[in-house]
Amino acid sequence: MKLSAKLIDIANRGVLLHSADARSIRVRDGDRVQVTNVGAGKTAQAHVDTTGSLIPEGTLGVYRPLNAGLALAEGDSVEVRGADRPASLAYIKKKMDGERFTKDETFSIVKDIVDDTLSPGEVTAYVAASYIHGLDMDEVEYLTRAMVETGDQLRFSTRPIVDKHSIGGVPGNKISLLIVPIIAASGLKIPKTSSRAITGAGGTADLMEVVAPVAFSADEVQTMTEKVGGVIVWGGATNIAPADDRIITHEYPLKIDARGQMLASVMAKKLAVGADLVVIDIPVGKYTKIADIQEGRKMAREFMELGDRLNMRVECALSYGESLVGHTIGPVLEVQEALAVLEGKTEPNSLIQKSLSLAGIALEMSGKAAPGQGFSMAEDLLKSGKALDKFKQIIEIQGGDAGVTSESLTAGEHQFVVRAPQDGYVIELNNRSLITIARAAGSPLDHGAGIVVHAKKGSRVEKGDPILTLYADRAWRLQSAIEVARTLMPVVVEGMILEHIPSGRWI
Ligand SMILES: O=P(O)(O)OC[C@H]1O[C@H](OP(=O)(O)O)[C@H](O)[C@@H]1O
Ligand SMILES: O=c1cc[nH]c(=O)[nH]1
Repeated sequence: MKLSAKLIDIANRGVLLHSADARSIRVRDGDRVQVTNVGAGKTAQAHVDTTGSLIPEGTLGVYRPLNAGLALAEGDSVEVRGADRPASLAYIKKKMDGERFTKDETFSIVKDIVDDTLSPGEVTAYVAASYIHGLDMDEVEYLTRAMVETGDQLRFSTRPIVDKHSIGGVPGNKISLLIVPIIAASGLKIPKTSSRAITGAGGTADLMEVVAPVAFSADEVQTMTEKVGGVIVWGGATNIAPADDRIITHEYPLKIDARGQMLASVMAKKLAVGADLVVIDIPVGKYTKIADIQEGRKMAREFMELGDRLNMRVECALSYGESLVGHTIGPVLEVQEALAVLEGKTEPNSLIQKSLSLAGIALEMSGKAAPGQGFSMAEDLLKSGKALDKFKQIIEIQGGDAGVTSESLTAGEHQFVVRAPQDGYVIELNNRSLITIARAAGSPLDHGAGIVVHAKKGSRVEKGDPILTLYADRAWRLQSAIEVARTLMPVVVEGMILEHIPSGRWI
């Protein structure tokens, strides 16, 4: 059917059809159509929304992202017809039934994700099926390679390229803000791409965005790394392993991180930037992604096996994940804490030790530091101020204000202090609940939202001492966070009665 194009400035992949036209070509809401720009001969697939009134019969509403490929002008003639279901849907169904993906099937799904041929619901089905039935190592390798091949890749002329990645899951894990400048200050190259929050309340990309833009093309990432030795950018903006961020977008609301996808997500980003040497941080703890050391070792073996298959040398560090790293959760609060350490502050110990240990492993792997000397070399780079200088260079080259200091950043103006209800020791501090509260407060999108944890697990507190301060940029967000905190009770002080159920009350 020939229709005339009406351009609609909405960032939704798809088209809008009048219901009468939809009936004529036998499509319903959510079906696919093939759209051809008759004049330019360009074709694309799109999902259909129908309307009885928003556009007249005889017109096709074309949303902005679809038109990037079709290059239509207002009123241009378009040919529209019902399109077949992509083959990827049958492969996703196979995984739902517990079967394995082949290499070609994986590539087809990843390509359809990148091309937006799959609808958000279909990508969620893919993520959920992989989460429930898992991926074996061959499937993980196919996925990793497909993610890399459907995006841009960096090619540096000098080696080695070093990289670091955390599987996340522990709140407050701002270590990349220290590790990247330390590694770059040693003279090595570290083109660090990060995700935004996946299961947490602030991923490294969300944090870095507080001090500098994080959206760059692959070419820009390469040029900036060549100039200053390192960057901290958002993988989702780069077209480096572009499927990764689209998959993560569907994991975020469910707070899941499907194991096989996690391995592929991390290693695709490393392979695509041309990393030779990779350090992986695997936080282990009751409320993290990895509950115990055995599981952590298994995960480390999987990363190392995948590294072998992809020709990258991988070393893993199982890190303490029972408690948050440092004392802060949420973009501004975390950047403040990391910057303060770069500026010379000598605590929090958990943040400094963890960052220096991981940086030390990378320095030893590269041969910059002699075996056993990595930690102290990293410490020298931090204490001498060279890491701070490097961080400022990274901020500047990414277009941020290099004059930023820990003092110049301000967290959310709305605050609420949670105090100890009695004397005692903090015997429970639930990571997952802290993340839920920080998200309720608006983190990571509201940069000023988050939590400062004054008393970590094991601390002695007296009645009335502050245990947590909740921060929010908006008053209603603070109220939500307070309500969530009341329900979840993320902190338990020894001897606290969690709830009194009086006699006669039905439970
Ligand atoms: O939200 P959760 O699941 O905790 O973790 C996600 C974070 O972990 C990784 O950190 P990095 O890039 O190694 O610093 C990811 O890139 C992301 O920033
Ligand atoms: O980058 C990351 C980190 C953790 N999990 C993922 O899926 N990707």
